Amino acid sequence: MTEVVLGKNQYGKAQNHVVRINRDNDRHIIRDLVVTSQLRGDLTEVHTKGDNAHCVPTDTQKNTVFAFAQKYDVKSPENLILKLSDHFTSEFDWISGGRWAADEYRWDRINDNDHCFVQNKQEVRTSVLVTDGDKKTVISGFKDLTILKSTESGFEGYPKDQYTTLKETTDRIMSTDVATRWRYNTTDVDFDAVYDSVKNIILTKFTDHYSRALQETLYLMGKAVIEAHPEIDEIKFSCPNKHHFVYDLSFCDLGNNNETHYAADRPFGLIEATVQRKGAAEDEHAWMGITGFC
Ligand SMILES: O=c1[nH]c(=O)c2[nH]c(=O)[nH]c2[nH]1
Repeated sequence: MTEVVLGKNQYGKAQNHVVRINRDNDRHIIRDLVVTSQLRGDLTEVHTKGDNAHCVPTDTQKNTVFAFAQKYDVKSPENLILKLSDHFTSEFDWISGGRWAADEYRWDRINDNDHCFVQNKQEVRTSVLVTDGDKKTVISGFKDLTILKSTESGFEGYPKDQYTTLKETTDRIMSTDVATRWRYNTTDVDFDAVYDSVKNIILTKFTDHYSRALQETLYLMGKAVIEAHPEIDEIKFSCPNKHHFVYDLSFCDLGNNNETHYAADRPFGLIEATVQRKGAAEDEHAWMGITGFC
């Protein structure tokens, strides 16, 4: 007789798109979030017996997301998901934890107008909270921050074999779409302020050195973040190396001194790395559910 048991599980409503306008003053504030709520706990009989007594509907989870955005405002994505976690784990005894994620789409004011905005395509802010009993782990980050340096980047000294055609260079374009996530070791954080600081450190680091490889630049970015922020133990990056090839224009007798490039969309290098505070505890459980490297 084959025995079967239920393994790890979680469930909820994905991608609730909440646009919250704070109208406390004439100068409105917009926060635009896509929030996923998933519950974990004693849910065995929901799966194995068709007994829904413990099955807080995904519809209720959706309503709670919108209700909390209204009730508590959106101080930061992390504050909202921390509130959701506290609510579900205290309201329902059999819910011992869960996973909540909020991606934030950013808006800029049009001409400093009080209530008209243009979507800022710079980056999408991400946040994930994993609750396990009393332990709460917040992982924040962003994706799709496209940056480029038109010099101060090279690639040399790599091994060569019969398949190597790449020429060494000390002057090339380096460009990437930064995706990064960092793990906090506390929830006692001014999340908006740290977010702005981490983004600023990453951007500033990108500008301040000659890059010998994208790997070196990612490591320097991560190191600077960990050094500046004791509340962060770990940061991960997943960054495409978006190749820009100097276009050979000799066919029409034109020179090209690293000026005109062909920007290839694929294939691209994919450089991924974690930078950690030495000696800090790892937390594999918190990273579970994040698709891809980060
Ligand atoms: O910054 C780089 N890292 C690499 O690993 C690599 N490989 C490659 O072909 N070009 C580059 N550039």
